[in-house]
Amino acid sequence: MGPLRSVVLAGGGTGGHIYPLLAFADALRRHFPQIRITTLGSPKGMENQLIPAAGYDLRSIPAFQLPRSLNLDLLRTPDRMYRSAHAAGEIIDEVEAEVVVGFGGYVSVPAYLAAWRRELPIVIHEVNVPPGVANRMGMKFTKRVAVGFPHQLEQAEALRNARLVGVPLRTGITHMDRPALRPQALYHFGLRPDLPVLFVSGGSSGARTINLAVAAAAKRLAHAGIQVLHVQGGRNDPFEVPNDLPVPYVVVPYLSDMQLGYAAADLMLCRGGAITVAETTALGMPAIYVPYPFSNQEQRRNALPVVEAGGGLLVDNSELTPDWIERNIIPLARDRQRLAQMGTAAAGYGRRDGDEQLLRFVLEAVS
Ligand SMILES: CC(=O)N[C@H]1[C@@H](OP(=O)(O)OP(=O)(O)OC[C@H]2O[C@@H](n3ccc(=O)[nH]c3=O)[C@H](O)[C@@H]2O)O[C@H](CO)[C@@H](O)[C@@H]1O
Repeated sequence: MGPLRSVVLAGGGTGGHIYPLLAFADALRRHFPQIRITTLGSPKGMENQLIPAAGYDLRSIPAFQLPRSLNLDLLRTPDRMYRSAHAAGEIIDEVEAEVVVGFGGYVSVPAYLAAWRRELPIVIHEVNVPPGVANRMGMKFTKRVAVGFPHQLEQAEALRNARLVGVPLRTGITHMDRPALRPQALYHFGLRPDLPVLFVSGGSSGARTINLAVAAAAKRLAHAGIQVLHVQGGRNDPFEVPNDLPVPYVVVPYLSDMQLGYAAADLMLCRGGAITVAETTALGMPAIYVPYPFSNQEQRRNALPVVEAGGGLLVDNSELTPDWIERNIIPLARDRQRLAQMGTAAAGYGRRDGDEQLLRFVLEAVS
């Protein structure tokens, strides 16, 4: 077949749906420099900041609410869904899309519906177990489903026959030489080169429990000689950190250059969002995972295989206290040998070619 000329990518809500979409868009552009890439998003999601900043065309389609569980009546009845699908269809027609690739988030549903009506190939990329509601609806319209992780094939009936491609990750992360970037990253954040750095990030929206627990442990960490680089997260309230600490504790609201954070870090404390896990493992970053407790165990499932492989630790949200941090994180952050072993184990689980593998799958769909 000839080069791909026009593709619609749908996905939105939080970073977990948007960053893989952007990484995939970059892969499309690398292979097909003339390609037209159109992204579909919702009026209020984080895509409105992230996608234009990355230089891609974002079209907003009217919002509607998806129920938390799958309900096919939704596709038959409400006007709002049809309005959204109609808007998605007009965009698909206008750009003469050859394929629709969806990454989840409720905005994907009208895109799937409109593509199905036009008999266009649809490819779904799913990173969670259980799969998100939007993608489960999409699976009514296509069998071309790609997943990010091996455990998804075993743990979700709906994903049993999916293709394992990995997660498209930004090349700034997958091609990063961490040791080479480290001095620049430390300088950028005002961190010292002689002391370990704990990198704290609760995912794209931030995590209140993690933020408060680490901030409350600030003095103990500092007196143990551990520096902290703490990303508050896009949707979280500020928190207080004492300002007379003997070593740096740097708080940033959000990192658009996440690779700088990874480059500065010796150890990460994070949630278990799928893209975060894909990134820490691709980088061989030792991590302590604190899964978000209110989402069907999906984050625990993401982190467990890495932890079982020796690439990190798992702690319940309710157990993450300043005392736990003192007992577990302080000795670990100072133990270079153990960190190196954990990093090697994490890297053994990680993959860096999710963008290329998904592209191959999409090309099969359009051929
Ligand atoms: C609470 C919840 O339901 N979270 C879900 C959400 O997480 P969330 O949206 O937090 O997504 P992930 O943790 O999977 O990924 C976060 C992404 O944001 C990036 N980042 C984060 C902070 C920052 O300052 N800068 C930055 O670039 C990370 O590098 C990563 O690429 O989507 C994931 C993927 O569907 C799911 O697995 C998670 O369960």
